[in-house]
Amino acid sequence: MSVRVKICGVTRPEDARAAWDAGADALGLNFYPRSPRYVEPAPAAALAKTRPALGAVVGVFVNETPVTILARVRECGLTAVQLHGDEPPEACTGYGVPIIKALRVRGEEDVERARTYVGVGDVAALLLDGAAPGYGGGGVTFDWSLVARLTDAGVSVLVAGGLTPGNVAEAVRATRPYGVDVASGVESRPGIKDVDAVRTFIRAAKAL
Ligand SMILES: O=C(O)c1ccccc1N[C@@H]1O[C@H](COP(=O)(O)O)[C@@H](O)[C@H]1O
Repeated sequence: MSVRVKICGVTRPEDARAAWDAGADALGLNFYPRSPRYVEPAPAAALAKTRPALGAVVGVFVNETPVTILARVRECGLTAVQLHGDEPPEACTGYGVPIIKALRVRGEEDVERARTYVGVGDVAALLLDGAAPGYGGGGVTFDWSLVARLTDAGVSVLVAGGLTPGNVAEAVRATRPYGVDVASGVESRPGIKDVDAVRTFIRAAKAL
């Protein structure tokens, strides 16, 4: 099966529809207020309604309260939650949907830390991101050879961080992940997707 692709930080319905049409498996809606890709709940619910029958809509949160996360899951019809902050393993449960736990990778120790989330609560996948300043969306890659350290852990891995139409095929070849995720690498400016780049990214990711 080809790799799954998540297009993250969509803010406009036309970008959402273009991403689905291009073959995206999931869209990410960003609920971190400090992100340039932040969406308010009402427009987020409208974006989520563009979801095709088999598509996933993932809410991205950074150190958010459980009450707020649960509210967004319900009012926006999220099908998964991505915890992209400093959430400990015990925080990875309780939303009634699968959880993607994101970790920023600087070196081996971060991959070892990622292992502490395997099989915990509702964690269904780990997302490995580069370690840009801030919490995410920084366009920074990490050492993809480190992904192999999770091969025996029996967990689905999403590779993210600094992916672009130009390097995603190499990332997939190098890591053989469950999926890839991109925010800044397919934009004309933060929050505004470049539809041609989205199409090229998805084609390149799924070509292998
Ligand atoms: O995109 C953001 O602004 C963002 C903010 C806070 C947490 C996560 C965020 N996005 C996630 O960051 C990674 C990598 O993004 P990029 O492709 O390097 O720009 C991606 O997984 C997004 O889901």
